[in-house]
Amino acid sequence: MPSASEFASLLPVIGVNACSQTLNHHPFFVVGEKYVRAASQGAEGLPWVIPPLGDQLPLQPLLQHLDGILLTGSPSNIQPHHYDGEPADPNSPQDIKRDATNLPLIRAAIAAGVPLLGICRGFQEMNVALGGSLHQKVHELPGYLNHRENPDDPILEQYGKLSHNISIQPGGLLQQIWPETETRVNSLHGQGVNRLADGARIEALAPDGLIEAFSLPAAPAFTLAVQWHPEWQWHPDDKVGDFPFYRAILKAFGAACRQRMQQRLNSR
Ligand SMILES: N[C@@H](CCC(=O)NCCCC(=O)O)C(=O)O
Repeated sequence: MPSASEFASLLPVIGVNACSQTLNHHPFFVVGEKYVRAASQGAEGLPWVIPPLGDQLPLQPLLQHLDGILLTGSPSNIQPHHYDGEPADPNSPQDIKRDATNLPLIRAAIAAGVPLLGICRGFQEMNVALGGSLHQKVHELPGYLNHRENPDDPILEQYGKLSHNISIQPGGLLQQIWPETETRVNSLHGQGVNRLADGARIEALAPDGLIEAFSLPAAPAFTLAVQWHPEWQWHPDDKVGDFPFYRAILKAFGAACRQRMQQRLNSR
């Protein structure tokens, strides 16, 4: 078993899932740099990119090496058949390989006690993986805000804008991380939670009542899903923005990953 000083020199291994894309007619696996940096520098872990290999990905051997998983955002949408949804808009971007990988990965990770932080599409995947459902076009629903980014805005504005308030629900994990009753977040999503998965606890709500964050209190490890993008400009030295709320989320996730690492190494 490593000594305390040896632990201090170790880094928790944090999985960051990739998406599948076709580039120059060839299939690729791709992952956004900001997610890898959020895992590496924000959560202070050793990033491990998880390829969307579907049922070819050996989940249990993988989970034995992981101390946490950061589930990334993506412009693609989860196929509605995974949650009894209406057929998708044929123009809606999909990632079948990612769906086939992440949904079983989420269930296996929770059962194995691997901490999870789901971001945007990752948030939606956690809800669907556990039996929840999604609104496919929130902006078309009466009474709901348009939660999408303005594609005409520059990227720094799309992600740097604090688009709407969230009310942080009292007594939950998110309020432990950020002891406030409300704050503001960026918003870059067209889909959202319709039916929340059984056993999930609402952690934050948008002004229109849309669920913006949830946790799984009964899960053996830290499990937080957020609809916004805390991987954006969380770093205090970022020249353009500095979002301490986002930083607090990444640090809390990182602490849970380090705790898992200690448990994993102690059990060897
Ligand atoms: N497609 C879903 C999820 C939206 C999402 O994850 N946006 C971020 C995409 C780019 C990035 O990774 O930052 C929806 O529209 O709700």
